[in-house]
Amino acid sequence: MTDPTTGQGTSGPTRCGYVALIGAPNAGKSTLINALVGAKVSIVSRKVQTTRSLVRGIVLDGPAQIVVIDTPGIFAPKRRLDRAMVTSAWGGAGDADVVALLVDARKGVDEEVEAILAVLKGMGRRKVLILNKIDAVERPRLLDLAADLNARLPFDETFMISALGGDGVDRVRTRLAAMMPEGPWLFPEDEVSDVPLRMLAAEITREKLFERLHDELPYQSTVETDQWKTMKDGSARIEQTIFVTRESQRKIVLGKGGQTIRAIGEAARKEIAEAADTKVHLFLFVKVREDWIDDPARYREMGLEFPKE
Ligand SMILES: Nc1nc2c(ncn2[C@@H]2O[C@H](COP(=O)(O)OP(=O)(O)OP(=O)(O)O)[C@@H](O)[C@H]2O)c(=O)[nH]1
Repeated sequence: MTDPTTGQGTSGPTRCGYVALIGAPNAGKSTLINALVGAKVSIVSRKVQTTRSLVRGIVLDGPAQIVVIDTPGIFAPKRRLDRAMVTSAWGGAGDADVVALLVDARKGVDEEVEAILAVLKGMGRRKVLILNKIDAVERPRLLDLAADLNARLPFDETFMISALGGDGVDRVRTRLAAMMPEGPWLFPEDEVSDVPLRMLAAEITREKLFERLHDELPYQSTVETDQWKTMKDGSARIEQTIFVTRESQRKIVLGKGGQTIRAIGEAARKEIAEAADTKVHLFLFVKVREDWIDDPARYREMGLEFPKE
């Protein structure tokens, strides 16, 4: 049997494995995962450091299932939450079959990329280099960058892509599929992401919050889905809480006469309904929790380890 989309045989042994996608903030990890999976699983934003938890996209290619681990950008962690994110990112890379380094070709090699290369050197995994945003870079510069990076650390393969436009994404999918070890699939065929819908819904609301309030809100604000009830008519009644750290921030989120929160809720409701494929009634609450950044329960909710100090 031949899969019409890939031209590959779907009989024969199945393959399955993990790919850890590593890159500096804004390199385009979320965009690439979405392009590989073909469905919205990870939040894309112009704000750096929006990806807090490990979000896995499950990519199918012929007989192969590729579980992609989206990692937060690697950066010098100072605060507790930042350290938890970084530990979680590298933890995932250590278990993966292939580590894929995504580099923003526009930016080239900066301190961030150098720091990642230093850690990758000591990692006994197969490594691939993916140069992203080639739509925004001249060819010669691209080739120089590929040569420079391979001189610093020899990669098993180098790809040049535009995650946004889709150029080169199919080849990345096919090659990664071939690199996966033989074995049974870990996830059911129709599952594009193992992120529970509740968590995805919280991420969508957080995205709308950031889109609306830009720099007025520190990124410490977080969203949790408290309740998800399926009603008799099949619609979902969802309650979410937006946590902020100060009363002044709560006022900003609510807006004059509740205007801001209503607009955020409306935008989030539409997108959650699309993701859940059902009608959604969304209820948003805003709470001040000064100490959430030091509360282990909030970290567990985001799938992160709570660092001891
Ligand atoms: N021109 C161009 N822009 C891109 C491409 N891929 C991603 N971007 C843009 O780069 C920005 C960052 O993309 P994200 O996918 O959010 O980056 P990320 O690495 O997941 O970022 P964090 O989650 O913050 O770590 C967004 O504005 C994207 O639209 C590309 O191929 N070309």
